[in-house]
Amino acid sequence: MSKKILHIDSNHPLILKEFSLMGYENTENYTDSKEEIEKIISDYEGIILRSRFKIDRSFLEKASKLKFIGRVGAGLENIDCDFAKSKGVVLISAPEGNQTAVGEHALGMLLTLMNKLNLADREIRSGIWKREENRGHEIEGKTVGIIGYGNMGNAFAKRLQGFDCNVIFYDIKPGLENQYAKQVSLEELWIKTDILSLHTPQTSETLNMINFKFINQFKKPFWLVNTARGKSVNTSDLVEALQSKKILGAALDVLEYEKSSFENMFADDVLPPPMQYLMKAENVLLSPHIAGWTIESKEKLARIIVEKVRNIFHLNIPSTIL
Ligand SMILES: O=C(O)[C@H](O)COP(=O)(O)O
Repeated sequence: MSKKILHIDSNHPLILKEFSLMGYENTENYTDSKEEIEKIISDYEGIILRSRFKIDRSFLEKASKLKFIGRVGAGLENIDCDFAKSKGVVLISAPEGNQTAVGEHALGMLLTLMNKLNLADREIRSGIWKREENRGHEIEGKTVGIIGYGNMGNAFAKRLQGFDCNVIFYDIKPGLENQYAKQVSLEELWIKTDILSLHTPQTSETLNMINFKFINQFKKPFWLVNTARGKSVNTSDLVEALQSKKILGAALDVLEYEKSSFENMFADDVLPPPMQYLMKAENVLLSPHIAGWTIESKEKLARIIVEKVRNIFHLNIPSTIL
């Protein structure tokens, strides 16, 4: 009898092809109804998903045959990982699959922000030709401070080689220093940073991390890049720091309030005031949570999930990473 996998999000087609070559029976169900998925999950050994649904305790209690969860992406905040592990369910994610995309996107946003390219482009299209006002800043000679030095932080630091800047990072885990960046204390990061880039997962420690108190620890005004998680930044405090020029500009791929929170996020009466400010501010660059979403990463993510399932369940090679 073939093993059954339930796919609840659409991914690169190779994922279906490769799993069926391994002898799995694939079911695709991309419904918006979590209840519908909960009703059928007890039939499946594997579930393949992204971040749409919360895989919480009550969901996992219904998943009586579940052996693995394949998260086609990096973040695991939608999954009750501790409970899954206690049930013997193997968690498989693929941060290696979108680290290049995130590293390149963070760098692209930083260069765009520091050189005011988004603003200059908008101006030219409306017939405005400003040169002096659109003088940019260089990365050369600046100190880039990274918080979170996993796959994404590393990918960003690697891409900064060649810019002749100083790259430092803070991470709660010791011993992560490598050829791309120097590990420092938070205090040293606060003193030296000119450009702050966040690469932390969403956890209770990183929730609301960039708030008024934290921002005021920095000794110099700085640019902020966030391609990690929106809820790590307190939007009201960010707005205040932008207004007081403590933060020189912000490039945000992720927002505290993302589209999923609103019927129509472009209507002013729906958005909270700090978000309305960000939407209009000239020194703010926004993208819709696409840092990890390239054509290439879509394929890499799918391939990595398949490889990990093959290693763990078919070749008995223990997985070193989730
Ligand atoms: O965690 C990730 O990999 C990214 O945030 C993208 O996740 P998504 O594809 O589930 O939106």
